[in-house]
Amino acid sequence: MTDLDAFITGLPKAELHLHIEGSLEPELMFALAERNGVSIPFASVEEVRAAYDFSNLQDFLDIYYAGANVLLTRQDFHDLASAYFARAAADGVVHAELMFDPQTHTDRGVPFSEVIEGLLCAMEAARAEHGISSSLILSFLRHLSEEAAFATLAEAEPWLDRIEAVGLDSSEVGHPPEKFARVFAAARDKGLRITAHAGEEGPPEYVHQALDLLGVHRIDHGNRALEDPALIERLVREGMTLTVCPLSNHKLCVVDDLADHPIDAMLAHGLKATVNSDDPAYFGGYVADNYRAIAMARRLDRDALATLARNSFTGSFLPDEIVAEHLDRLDAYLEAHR
Ligand SMILES: Nc1ncnc2[nH]cnc12
Ligand SMILES: [Zn+2]
Repeated sequence: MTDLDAFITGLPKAELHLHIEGSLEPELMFALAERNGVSIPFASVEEVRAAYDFSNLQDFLDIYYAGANVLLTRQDFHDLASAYFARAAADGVVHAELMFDPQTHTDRGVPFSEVIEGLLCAMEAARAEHGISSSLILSFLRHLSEEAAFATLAEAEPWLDRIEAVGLDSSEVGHPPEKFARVFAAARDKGLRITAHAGEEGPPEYVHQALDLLGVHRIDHGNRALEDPALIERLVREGMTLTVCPLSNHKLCVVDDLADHPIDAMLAHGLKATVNSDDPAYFGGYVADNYRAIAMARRLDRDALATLARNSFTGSFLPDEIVAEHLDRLDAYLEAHR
């Protein structure tokens, strides 16, 4: 391991953009398929990995939803999240905000309770075993209707004290934030925090809508905001965190080459960019792999990496006093690794 590898691995960090369904490794997909008697359209783990060659977001989503079919019981969701937390702990993650897509499961007849209880159980264990704190972001699938999103919010009612935020994901283009303005208003009224994927494939207008119509506290991805100077200025002025996902951006052709990734341009503008893994099992790496890949591709120095880690805490949904404790520990780490 190089010095930079070790520095990145040990750097205390929060992960703010992680779809728990996207952490389903092919080995676990096969094990769950067998445990649950579900057939999957692949003969081997190698064949699954070979299928992970995407030209755009939809290409990926088709495989991601197919993979999620093996998840049926609370034990499955628990095992999925436990595997993620073990990887995250090894990558220096001390806090994780997990997105989950209930509709991917409830539409197949899996009860909401199985999904969330399995995740909550793994989250509790992660605190005890790895010292990782975590929270849940219920993400609505934007290719489905407003009515379906409202029904999902209603289903979540008994667990609202254990859900931190709502999000918006899936096929972006053609499903603008405005489609969900009323659902997000209802979620805000229930005291939930708000985030949304915007500007991954969709135009800057979708980022404007996420700010104006959804009242987001942060933006997931946000790459295409860079096409709109007034929007950049606004995001900087409002201190809006962007949860950027370098390996995802490369795999989904949001950038042609990681060497062209705008992460350092974002920081130079004063945007509060963070680095995250999105769907690590599908995009070839967990959060430290994302830091390493982008550090190499854009020649980021330790100060830039420290800024990205700092932004991960300030952009989290943690209470201010806990954020301050994380920042103190980060500063102590940086002091010890000059
Ligand atoms: N990168 C992504 N964009 C939109 N929806 C997603 N669901 C899982 N990963 C996603
Ligand atoms: Zn995402």
